[in-house]
Amino acid sequence: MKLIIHLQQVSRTFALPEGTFDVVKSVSLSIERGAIHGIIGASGAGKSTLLRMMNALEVPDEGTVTVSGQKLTGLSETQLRDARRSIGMIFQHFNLLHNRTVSGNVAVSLELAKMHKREREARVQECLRFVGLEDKAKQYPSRLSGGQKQRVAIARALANQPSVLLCDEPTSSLDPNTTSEILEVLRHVNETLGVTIVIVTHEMDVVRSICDYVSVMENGQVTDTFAMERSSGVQVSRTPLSYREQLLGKAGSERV
Ligand SMILES: Nc1ncnc2c1ncn2[C@@H]1O[C@H](COP(=O)(O)OP(=O)(O)OP(=O)(O)O)[C@@H](O)[C@H]1O
Repeated sequence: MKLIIHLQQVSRTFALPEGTFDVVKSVSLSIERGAIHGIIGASGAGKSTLLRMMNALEVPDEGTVTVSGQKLTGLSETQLRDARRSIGMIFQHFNLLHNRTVSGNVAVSLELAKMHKREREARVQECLRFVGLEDKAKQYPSRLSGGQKQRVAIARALANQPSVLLCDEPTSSLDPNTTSEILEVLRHVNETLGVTIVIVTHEMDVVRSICDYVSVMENGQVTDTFAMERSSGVQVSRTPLSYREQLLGKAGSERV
């Protein structure tokens, strides 16, 4: 098994007026290269904080983060900027720049990397074609639907040809049909470009439809990690079940 991301005993504590709060508590987690790996758990479990450690948007107080063989913990700001080029990220609320067109948004990281204009324009077009939005290049984000905005965000994340795509609740603002469309795009990214995807979600259906592996987070700790069996169907529980039981359809549940 080839690992692309390795978190080793990472911890993060936030200082709050009422005292300290341990958001991530000594978590060790490995992500397999080429996989789609979900992180599921209740609100406040620490999922986003853990994900943000994978591109050093959040720096652990303790422990190490290694991505593509490079230890992110301990890098200088310049070295981090370089390392982040191979790690794309998308968010629940898309985080697009509203004063830039769709192609302007996709071009941002290429401009920062000082890519030549002609090459940049070709790359932007290629990324927009990949997500099916070539015809929206000159539009502004405010004219787009939620699903289209998330496609632009995916195109922007792909511009630098990343090896990893981090997704923080990418479908939580979208309706079920649009959610399926975006999950299809993510699957396409994974299968055709070989990009490893880590996806934080609280939606069990997201995990069921695209994840190869899933880790469960509770109170700042990863309490379970397991491989998904594809097409496990919709489950109805009679008694409270663990995430593993609900996702894999073990004892105490029935198919509908
Ligand atoms: N910079 C910060 N300062 C203080 N507290 C923070 C900070 N970032 C996150 N937290 C707190 O840490 C807890 C865990 O946050 P995190 O966003 O990682 O959880 P989550 O599992 O992703 O939950 P959600 O699904 O609600 O985003 C939350 O209670 C949040 O308020």
